[in-house]
Amino acid sequence: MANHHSAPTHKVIEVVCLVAMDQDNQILATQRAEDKPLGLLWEFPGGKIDTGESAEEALRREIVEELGIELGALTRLPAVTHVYDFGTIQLIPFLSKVNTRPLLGELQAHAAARWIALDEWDQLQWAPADLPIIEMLQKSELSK
Ligand SMILES: Nc1nc2c([nH]c(=O)n2[C@@H]2O[C@H](COP(=O)(O)OP(=O)(O)OP(=O)(O)O)[C@@H](O)[C@H]2O)c(=O)[nH]1
Repeated sequence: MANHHSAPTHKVIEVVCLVAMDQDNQILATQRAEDKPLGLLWEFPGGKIDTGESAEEALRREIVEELGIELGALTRLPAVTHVYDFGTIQLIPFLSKVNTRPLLGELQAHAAARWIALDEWDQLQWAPADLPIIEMLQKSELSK
């Protein structure tokens, strides 16, 4: 019998990302470097979980590497799974609410960074996996 729900044969890549939100509910968006997969699309900063790391450890490491900042308290949000032609990713967002925007170091992995209002998300071209996260944030009490 045909199984229309069979799992992808390739491994799911676990990726963590940061939703930094300031007091005005603006969020930090970063633009992927041109030479990377999904180059120049906007995303939440973060990256793949390394072997032996927890999701939160991975995110704290990535954010120091990419933006030069140490994160405070983090709230894990529901993950989204997205199938790209190069593989399937599980994207695990963490929320960091900040009273003042952190001063970013020199960007190590991105072409640009911007704070944007949630209702202005469509001014940027996002990595497709991020759209359900943005939708969730817009519906959520987090942004009220
Ligand atoms: N960091 C991050 N990656 C995302 C997001 N959305 C999304 O589809 N991805 C995808 O998740 C994968 C992990 O991305 P990455 O390139 O940032 O991971 P990394 O820093 O560990 O990469 P590396 O393998 O170049 O060292 C990429 O395929 C990327 O396109 C997002 O919001 N943040």
